[in-house]
Amino acid sequence: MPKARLIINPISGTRNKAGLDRMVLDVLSQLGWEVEVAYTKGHGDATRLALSAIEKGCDTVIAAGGDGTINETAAALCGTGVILGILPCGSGNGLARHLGIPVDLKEGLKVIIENHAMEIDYATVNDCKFFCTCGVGFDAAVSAAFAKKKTRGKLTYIQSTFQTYASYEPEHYTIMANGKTLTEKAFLVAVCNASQYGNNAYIAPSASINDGLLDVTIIHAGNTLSTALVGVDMLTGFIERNMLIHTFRTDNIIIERERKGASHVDGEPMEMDRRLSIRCHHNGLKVFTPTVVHPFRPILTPVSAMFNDFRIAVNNLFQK
Ligand SMILES: Nc1ncnc2c1ncn2[C@@H]1O[C@H](COP(=O)(O)OP(=O)(O)OP(=O)(O)O)[C@@H](O)[C@H]1O
Repeated sequence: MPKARLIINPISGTRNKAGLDRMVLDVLSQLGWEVEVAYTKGHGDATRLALSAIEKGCDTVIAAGGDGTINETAAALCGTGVILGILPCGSGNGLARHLGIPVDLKEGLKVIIENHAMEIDYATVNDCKFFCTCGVGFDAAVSAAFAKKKTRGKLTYIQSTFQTYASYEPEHYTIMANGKTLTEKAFLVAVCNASQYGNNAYIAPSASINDGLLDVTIIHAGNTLSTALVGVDMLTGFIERNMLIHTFRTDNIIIERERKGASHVDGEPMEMDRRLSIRCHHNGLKVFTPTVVHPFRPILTPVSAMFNDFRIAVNNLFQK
């Protein structure tokens, strides 16, 4: 009989989570699963709850939250063979979206029931694990601004992005990878295991999550208009063609900046050393994924994801 722990972050995203525990328990117990539910109370709790689930002999840990909750849960599961289930309840849900896990929770639960587990890569930045993206520069500044807000969700991300953009100054970085060294002033440097930050913002649309490689996207410093156009290309899936972009793949990279400071790890802001050492760990995590995932197509994939989000937002509005 499958034994699982469901970890719910009650403050993630904007979705009402009342009844989520009951819905999951009803469906999985009917199928013979033994499931217990735990709620996070603050930062780091999901890791502690996942570690104790492993000690109790769970073969699956289901995380209901955003990328921060998924990160904390998955960090405990790497290399254990215990399978991660994802119920996307966050503000961005970058990893779930990359994996094709529906943001609709009933549909997301169906993915877990299908019992199709896949091995995916994860990465470390100075010993801190990440599964989706990590970065320095503008994206780290947006994460820090978002974390200070009293509200969560997509609209708060948009507000944080515009507010940060108004006063942001690009910095100098030295980037070492694949035997080459680049030194430049950049708007941001993103190191991506998955294709998007979340909310269908495709920073590395061609990224594969199980190729043993990280996709690095450097956005050069440009003027106000050219940088704003990068944002448009990111949302439509054409970022790789943008003139301000330099991309490459590597399994390890060192980024040095002028001083220690802000970075983000799966969207969570973090103060880090001036030198970031980032490495990919091939197939280190098992996760339930859909059996069929449609390949990424510029415009088509972002537009259909946007309509889907709108449909779910309207449904959730009526459920509240
Ligand atoms: N009960 C709680 N109260 C306050 N913070 C919590 C609680 N439980 C967990 N947290 C913290 O909430 C933060 C945000 O969670 P999470 O990233 O899952 O949601 P989100 O930011 O809304 O979504 P996304 O990361 O997809 O944008 C995490 O840093 C987590 O440690």
